[in-house]
Amino acid sequence: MLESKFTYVSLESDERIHGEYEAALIEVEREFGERHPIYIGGREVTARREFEARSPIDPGILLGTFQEGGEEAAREAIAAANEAFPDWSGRDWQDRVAIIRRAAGLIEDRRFWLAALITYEAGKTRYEALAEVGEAVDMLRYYCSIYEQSNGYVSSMHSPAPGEECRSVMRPYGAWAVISPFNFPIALAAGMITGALLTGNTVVFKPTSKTPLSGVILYRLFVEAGVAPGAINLVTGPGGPFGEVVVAHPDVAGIAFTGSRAVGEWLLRESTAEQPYHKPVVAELGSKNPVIVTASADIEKAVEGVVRAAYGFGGQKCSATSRVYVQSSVAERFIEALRDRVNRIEVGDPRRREVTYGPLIDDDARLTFQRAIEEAIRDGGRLVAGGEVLEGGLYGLGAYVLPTVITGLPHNHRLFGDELFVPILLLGTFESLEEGLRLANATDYGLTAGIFSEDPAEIRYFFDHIQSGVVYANRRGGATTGAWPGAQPFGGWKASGSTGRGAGGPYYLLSFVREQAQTLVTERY
Ligand SMILES: NC(=O)c1ccc[n+]([C@@H]2O[C@H](COP(=O)([O-])OP(=O)(O)OC[C@H]3O[C@@H](n4cnc5c(N)ncnc54)[C@H](O)[C@@H]3O)[C@@H](O)[C@H]2O)c1
Ligand SMILES: N[C@@H](CCC=O)C(=O)O
Repeated sequence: MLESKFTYVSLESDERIHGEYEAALIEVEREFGERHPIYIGGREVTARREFEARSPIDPGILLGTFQEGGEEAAREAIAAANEAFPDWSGRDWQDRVAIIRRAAGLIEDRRFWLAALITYEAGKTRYEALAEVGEAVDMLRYYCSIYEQSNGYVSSMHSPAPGEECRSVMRPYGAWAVISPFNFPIALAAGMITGALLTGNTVVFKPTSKTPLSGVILYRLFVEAGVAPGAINLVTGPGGPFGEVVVAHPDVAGIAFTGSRAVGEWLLRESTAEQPYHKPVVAELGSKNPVIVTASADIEKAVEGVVRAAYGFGGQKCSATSRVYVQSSVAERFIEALRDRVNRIEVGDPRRREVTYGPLIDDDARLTFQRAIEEAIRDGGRLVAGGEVLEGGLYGLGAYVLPTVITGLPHNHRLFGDELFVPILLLGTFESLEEGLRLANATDYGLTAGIFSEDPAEIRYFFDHIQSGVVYANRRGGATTGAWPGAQPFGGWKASGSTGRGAGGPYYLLSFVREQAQTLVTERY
C-alpha cells in the first residue's frame, strides 16, 4: 500500500509508484489487439461494422477492435436495461452499496494496470493517470458513504394529522443512458455509472470511441463486482445514432452526459422536444476557465499553479486554465517568469517519467491548435512561448505540440471565448480587481476559476463575485484543476452544467432520483 493518497495536486510522488507503474505498462499490452463485443443483457453482441482504436502516443499501437453499435444496438440495450430495472431497483439499497464498494476495491487493486491503460489510450502521464484512478476509487466510495448517511434516501416525516405516518422516499427513474468523454475515461464514466446504479437505476453505457477500451474494462469491472447483467449494458460506437435514439426513446428515463457544450446542449434540446414529457438530463459540459493574478500575488506560486492547470494533460481538461488576467503593474514580471517556466516543460512520450505531458488525443486536436495559432497571429496576438507542432521521430507519429502562451489579443477575441481543449493559454491584463472579475465572468461558461493574491479582502471579493462552480485561491498544485470527490464538488454554472449540483459532492446522487411522499393512514382513523 502507498502511504499517501496520490491526487492531481500531489507535488511529490512516492518513489514506489514508478516500478509498479512501469511493470503495468508492459502487462497491459497483453490486453491490446483483441476484438471486443457490445454487451446487452449480459450477451455478447456483434454489429455489422467495427472500428479500431489506436494509441495517441503512436497510432501504430492497435488497442483493439470494437463494435460500431448503431440505433438497433441502442434500442436493444434500452430494452435490456428496462427489463433489469424492477429487480435492480427492488434490491435492498445496502446490497447496491456493497456492490459499488466492491467495484471501488477492484479499481483500487488494479490501479497501476488501469493507469497504464489510460496512458496508452488517452496519452496521460503516470501522475495524471494514477490520480484519475484514485479519483474514481474515492468517487465511488464517497457516493456510497453519502447514500448510507442519507439512509438510502428514506426519511421519516412529521405526522400532519392523527394517524398519518409519512415518509419521504427518493426513488430511481428507470433506464439511463450514460455517455462519457475521452479525457477521464475511467473516473468520469465510473462516476456517472455509479450515480445511476447506486440509486437503483439501470444503465446503457456508451463510452467515447476515442477511448473505448477503458469503457469495456469498466463494464467488466462493474459486472465482476456484482452488477446484474442487464442492469449495466455497454454499447460502443459513434455518438450520433446513439444520441438520436436516446433523446426520443420513451423507455429512456434519463441521460447522464459529460462532454462538449455542443453535444450536451443538443441532448438537452432534443430530449425536451422529442420525449413525451420532461426527462432528467445531467449534463457536465465544457468551459473557458480564468485565473486572476493580482499585484499582491506570490508570482512564483501563481506561475506554478497556472502552468500545472493550463498544461496538465495538454490542456485537455474541462477544468484547464485557458485565460489568465494579470494586474498591469506585475504583468511584465509574471510574463517573464511564466515564459521561463513554460520553456522548461517537457513534451513527449507520456510513458517516460520525466515527461510533463504527452500527445493530444488526435489529429483534429492538432488542427484546432494550429488554426488557433494562425488566427491569433493574424489578429495581432504575440507568442510568449510555444506555438509549434513538433515533428520528427515519435513526434511525427502523434499530435505533439508545444505549450503555448499568447498575449496581445483584444479581450473580446474569439480565442478568449471558445473552449479549444489544447495547451493554449491566453493572457490579458487589468487595472482594478473589479475589471479583472468583469473580464473573467465575460463568458457563457462557468466551471472553474482561480485567483492568486496575498490580500484576504481581494480573495473574498473574488469568491463573492466570480461566476463559477469550483473556485480556488492560491493553489500551487493547480490553479483551476484537480477537484477531488468529497472535497471539491465539481459542477458547472451557466453553460458548463445543467443541474447546479457537483459530481463528487453531497447532492450529486439527487439528480438520479425523484421524491415520493408516502402517507399511510393507520386503521383506527
Ligand atoms: N464539466 C465536466 O465535468 C467535464 C469533464 C470532462 C470533460 N468535459 C468536456 O468534454 C469535452 C471533451 O470531451 P469529448 O471531446 O469526448 O466530448 P464530446 O462531446 O465530443 O464527446 C463526448 C461523448 O459524447 C458522444 N457523442 C457525440 N455526439 C453525440 C450525439 N449526437 N449524441 C450523443 N452522444 C454523442 C461521444 O461519442 C462521446 O462519448 C470538453 O468540452 C470538456 O470540457 C466536461
Ligand atoms: N477532477 C478533475 C476533472 C476534470 C474534468 O475534465 C479536475 O478537477 O481537474
